[in-house]
Amino acid sequence: MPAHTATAARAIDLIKIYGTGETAVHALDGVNAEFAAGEFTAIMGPSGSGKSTLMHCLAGLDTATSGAVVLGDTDLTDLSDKQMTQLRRDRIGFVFQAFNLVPTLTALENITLPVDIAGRKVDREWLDTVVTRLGLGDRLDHRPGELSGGQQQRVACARALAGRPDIIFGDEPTGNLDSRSSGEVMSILRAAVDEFGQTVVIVTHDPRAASYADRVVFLADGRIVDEMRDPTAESVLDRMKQFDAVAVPTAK
Ligand SMILES: Nc1ncnc2c1ncn2[C@@H]1O[C@H](COP(=O)(O)OP(=O)(O)OP(=O)(O)O)[C@@H](O)[C@H]1O
Repeated sequence: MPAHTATAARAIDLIKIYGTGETAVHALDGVNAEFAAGEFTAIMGPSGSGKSTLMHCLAGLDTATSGAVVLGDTDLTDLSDKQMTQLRRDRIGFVFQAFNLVPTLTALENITLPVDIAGRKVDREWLDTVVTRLGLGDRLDHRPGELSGGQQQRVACARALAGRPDIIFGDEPTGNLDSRSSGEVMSILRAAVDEFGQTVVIVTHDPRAASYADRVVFLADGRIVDEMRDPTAESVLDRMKQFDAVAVPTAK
């Protein structure tokens, strides 16, 4: 069995402040976190707790005010804009809430687009494996508008997997889906970890979605306040209720 000790991504003393002076918002207030390779992590927390900010910093879509993000052995702080673009293209896969597929391209063209843009050759065997595993074989000629939301998100998962990235980030990947399609998409991300050895980190509000992860990291007010291994929907929901209970007395 492969060792799960390698770290795919690391946040070190990460601080992100939006704005200045009186109106400054401390979106991340000193986050330290490690995401092990070959593991599936869900980031949860109340609205405004900094989940998206953390994910965007980890994925090189945003830069922190201070602290560092290290992907594998690469410190993102050291990279130029051009190197950052390359890193995102070559080493990171994304699955967004709004699918973000190109409407004029077929499912297959969408899936291979990042690899095509990178000027790399599509690994047909790997592509067949992914497409078959995701049940998209008979949908490859369809445009996104001809697919259901769940099918579109499966195409987005295939696109994220096609380039065999070091890490896949999902920002509310089930946020626009009904519970059945959510289950399908989460099963796919789970399989990406179990069968393909992928590393997956998602942000989610949904305890059922989080229950597919190996680990849940809880954020509140820009800090990591708790984490849970082998979560169930019930245990995650319980933990979230505790946060709400703590938050209520301080709310004005
Ligand atoms: N571009 C921005 N400019 C100013 N403040 C911002 C900006 N982006 C986020 N914030 C603030 O930073 C804090 C954290 O936001 P973030 O979107 O990371 O939270 P979140 O946990 O993902 O929230 P949600 O669950 O509602 O998506 C919030 O107070 C938010 O208002």
